[in-house]
Amino acid sequence: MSFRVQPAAPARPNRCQLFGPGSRPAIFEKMAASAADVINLDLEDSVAPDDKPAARRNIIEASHNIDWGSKYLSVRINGLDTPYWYRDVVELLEEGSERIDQIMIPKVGCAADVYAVDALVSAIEAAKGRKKRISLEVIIESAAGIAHVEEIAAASPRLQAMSLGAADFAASMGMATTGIGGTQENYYMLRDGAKYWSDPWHWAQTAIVAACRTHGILPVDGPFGDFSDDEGFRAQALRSATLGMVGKWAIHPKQVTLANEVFTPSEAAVAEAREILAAMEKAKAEGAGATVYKGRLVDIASIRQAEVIVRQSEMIKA
Ligand SMILES: CC(=O)SCCNC(=O)CCNC(=O)[C@H](O)C(C)(C)COP(=O)(O)OP(=O)(O)OC[C@H]1O[C@@H](n2cnc3c(N)ncnc32)[C@H](O)[C@@H]1OP(=O)(O)O
Ligand SMILES: O=CC(=O)O
Ligand SMILES: [Mg+2]
Repeated sequence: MSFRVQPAAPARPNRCQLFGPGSRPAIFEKMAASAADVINLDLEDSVAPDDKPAARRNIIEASHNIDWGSKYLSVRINGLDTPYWYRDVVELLEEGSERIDQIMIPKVGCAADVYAVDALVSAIEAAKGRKKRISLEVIIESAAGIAHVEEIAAASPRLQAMSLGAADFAASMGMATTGIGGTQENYYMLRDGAKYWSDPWHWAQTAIVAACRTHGILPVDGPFGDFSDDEGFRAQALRSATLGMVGKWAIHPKQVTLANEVFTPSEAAVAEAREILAAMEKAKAEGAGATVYKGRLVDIASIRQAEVIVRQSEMIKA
C-alpha cells in the first residue's frame, strides 16, 4: 500500500438506484415502497423542458409528504450547460425538506463542475440553516468526464458516488450504437469464423472504479435500457460487480430485485470468504504467510480480498 492510504467508501448500501421522472409523481409512492437502497428523482433527461418547473414542485412536495423510510434520497439536477440547474439547486434546497440526502450532477466534465455545485449548495445550506449536509454524486457520461475522471473523483469532500451513464457516454464518444449498456452486436472478435463478443463498457468502468477507490467514493453502474431482458441486465451487473462496482441503476421497478441479488454477496461467497480468513488465521498461528485452501494459494492479500466480501455483507445486514 502507498504511504497515502486508500480511503474507505461511504458505509451505506448502494446496490440499486431506482430512477423515476420528477414529472411523474404518481409513481413516487411506489418508488418509496420499492427495495432499492437509493432513490433518484429526476429533473434531467426523463423530464421534458416545459415540465421542469412542475417537476421541481413535485419533488419538493414529495420530500415533505412521502415517507421515504431508510432510503437514500437523491435528486438528479440538470447539467451545467443548461439554464435549469441553478434553479434546481436553489429551489430544492430552499424549499425541499431535510429528507433530501443527495444531489446528482449529470454530464460532469471536469472538477470545476463539481466545485460550482458544491459552492452553491454550501451557500444555500448556510443561508437557510439546513442541518443535514447534502452529499453529491456524479455521472461520468461524456468524453471529457472519462478523460478527467480522477480529478472529478477528487473534486469535493461531499462526493459520495460516481456512475457510468452508458447512453450519454456512447453519444459523446460517437459510438455506433443506440443500445444503453450490455452486449453490442458489432463489438466482437472473430476467430475461425466464430464471433466472440467483448464488452465496450469495460475500460470506462475500470477507469471509474480506479478513480473512485483512490478517493473513497462508491463506483456504480448506470442504466441498462432493455428492461425486458433480465438475463442481459444480470450479465452486465455481474461484470460490474466483478470489477468492483457496488451497485447499478434500475430504470424500471423489475430491475430492482435483479440488482439487489447481484450486489448482495451470496451466502456461499460469504462462507468461503470466512473460511479463507480462518485458514489464514491458522497459517499465521503456524508462522506462515501463505497456505493452501481448496487446492489453491491463499496468502495475506487473500485476507484483504475476503474482507471486502465479509464487510459488504455485514454492511448490508446492519
Ligand atoms: C438514460 C437515463 O438517463 S436513465 C434515467 C432517467 N430515466 C428514468 O428515470 C426513467 C424511469 N422509468 C420510467 O419512467 C418508466 O419505468 C418507463 C417509462 C420506462 C416505463 O413505465 P411504464 O410504461 O409505466 O412501465 P410499466 O407499465 O411496465 O410499469 C409497471 C408498474 O411499475 C410502475 N412503475 C413504472 N416505472 C416505475 C419506476 N421508475 N419506479 C416505480 N414504479 C414504476 C408503474 O406505475 C406500474 O405500476 P402498476 O403496476 O401499479 O400500474
Ligand atoms: O444518464 C444516464 C445515461 O446513461 O446517459
Ligand atoms: Mg445521461
